Amino acid sequence: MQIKLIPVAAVCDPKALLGTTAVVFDVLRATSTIVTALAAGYRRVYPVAQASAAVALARRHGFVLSGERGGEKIEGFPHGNSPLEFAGGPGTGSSVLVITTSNGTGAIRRAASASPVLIGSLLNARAVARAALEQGQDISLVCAGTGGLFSLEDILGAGFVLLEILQQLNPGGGEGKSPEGPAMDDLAITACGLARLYHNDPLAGLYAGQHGQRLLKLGREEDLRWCAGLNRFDIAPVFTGEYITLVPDNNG
Ligand SMILES: O=C(O)[C@H](CS(=O)(=O)O)OP(=O)(O)O
Ligand SMILES: [Mg+2]
Repeated sequence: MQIKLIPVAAVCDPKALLGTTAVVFDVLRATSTIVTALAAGYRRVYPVAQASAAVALARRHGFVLSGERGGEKIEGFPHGNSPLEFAGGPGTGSSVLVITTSNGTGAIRRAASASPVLIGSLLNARAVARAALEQGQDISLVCAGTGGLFSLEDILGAGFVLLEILQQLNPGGGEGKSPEGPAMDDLAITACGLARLYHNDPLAGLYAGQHGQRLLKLGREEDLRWCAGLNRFDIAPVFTGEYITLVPDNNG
């Protein structure tokens, strides 16, 4: 098995993902928010790249609308991109969420040439590692990045999933000692090193990056604390090419 890490989804050639299982990371904050919403009871999440398309989709079906640009809620939208807005579940309203964000929602769509496409974060690192291994094929760790650039928190998320993969492949032994261990590219090896560095304090890892610092300045410390909750949820969401869900179906 080969594992490669794609550091910035926006410049990824979709052909590079063919025949692989993709795990997409936008730890701050899109994939953490999507994982939180599904764990809290939302049935589906539609990731939409353009804000106008998100508005149209939500209006047409009465879905819940959320969106962010530049770290702030989009004007006129009822919800932004904070996981804490969705941690309480859908309540009595629609259980379908439409979300558009600066980086993450486009990254998920860009990974659609892989099959399956899983949604990763620190919150579900163990579960998504297990689900990726179950596919029995090469794995692409697709990091959203921020504004077309490498973003530390996404590499950290990929690193935590990699540590789980190594542990699940070789539960009794040291990492990398299994003769059947995966072949990792240099970026994947680097991500493992970063995750080991912050293993006892994932929040410090989120504080370390530029985007984490930016969100702190925007008053989003509680979001960072939430997103640092390693293995809080035992779920592995799947992007069907249209929406993200825990249970793919054909029932509209
Ligand atoms: O909501 C976020 O944290 C970011 C916003 S930005 O990078 O500050 O523009 O969006 P995401 O798509 O979740 O990276
Ligand atoms: Mg991000």
